[in-house]
Amino acid sequence: MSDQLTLDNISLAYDTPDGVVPVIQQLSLCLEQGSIGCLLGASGCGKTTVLRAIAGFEPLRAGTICLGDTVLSTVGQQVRPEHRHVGMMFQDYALFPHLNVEKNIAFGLRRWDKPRRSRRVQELLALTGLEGSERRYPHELSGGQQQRVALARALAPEPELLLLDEPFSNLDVDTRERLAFEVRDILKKTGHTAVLVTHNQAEAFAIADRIGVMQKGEIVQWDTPYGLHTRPATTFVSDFIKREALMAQRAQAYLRGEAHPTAIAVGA
Ligand SMILES: Nc1ncnc2c1ncn2[C@@H]1O[C@H](COP(=O)(O)OP(=O)(O)OP(=O)(O)O)[C@@H](O)[C@H]1O
Repeated sequence: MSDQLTLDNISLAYDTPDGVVPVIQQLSLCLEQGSIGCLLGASGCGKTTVLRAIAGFEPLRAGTICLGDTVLSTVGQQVRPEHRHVGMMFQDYALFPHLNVEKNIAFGLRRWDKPRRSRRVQELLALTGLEGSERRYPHELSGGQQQRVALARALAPEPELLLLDEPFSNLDVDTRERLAFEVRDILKKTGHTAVLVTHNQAEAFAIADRIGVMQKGEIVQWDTPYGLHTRPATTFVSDFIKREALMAQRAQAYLRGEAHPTAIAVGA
């Protein structure tokens, strides 16, 4: 399969009153067409900055970002965000509160003729299990339903790449895991290539084909979920994976009434 998304030695930095602050140093990754990649790491390691660069909101200080054969970003040159064929989905849903479900989904299709637009909206309602909710408004929906509308809206214009920034973090734990699996199924059905960023390991493992574990602006290992578990490249990766598994076990033990609450904080 061909590589759809390629980040080749990209570096990113922010201009601040104290000078230029480097955030990402020479980061590379390749994602095959139809694959779901995930950047996983602690808060502040630079996940969102990479996602924003792919979307076209952050200029590169070095390197290149390509989608298929198209160069999206290189130093001093950028395809504008609206011309990238990239869809986005965020944790806060970002739905338009004054538009019903149908109109939210159709928002990016204003230039399509009406019959084509209606067909596409019906397809997406079916794909995301939202049939019957066309006339409802965002405030009448659960968090999980709102996130499905956000996914349908992001997929509606048939983007070549979908970017998901902590899309499930506003949901309760059960909904989050269920929706992560559902979103994976939907993306596999449509064949979309996608990049997710999260600090939540369960979410990353539920949805991704490839995971990049990040530490201080670098990907320390870019591998399958199985590879990360069985062949962690560094002690940082193995500790990171083990610590999250331990935390999940402790949280479940606590919920079953078997552990003291302070035990959950250990290893955080
Ligand atoms: N506009 C900005 N100006 C200056 N520094 C910034 C800006 N945006 C982010 N940073 C800094 O860049 C670093 C990486 O931030 P980024 O948001 O990419 O991390 P993250 O891994 O996505 O974190 P989180 O999971 O908390 O969202 C952080 O140290 C952050 O403080």
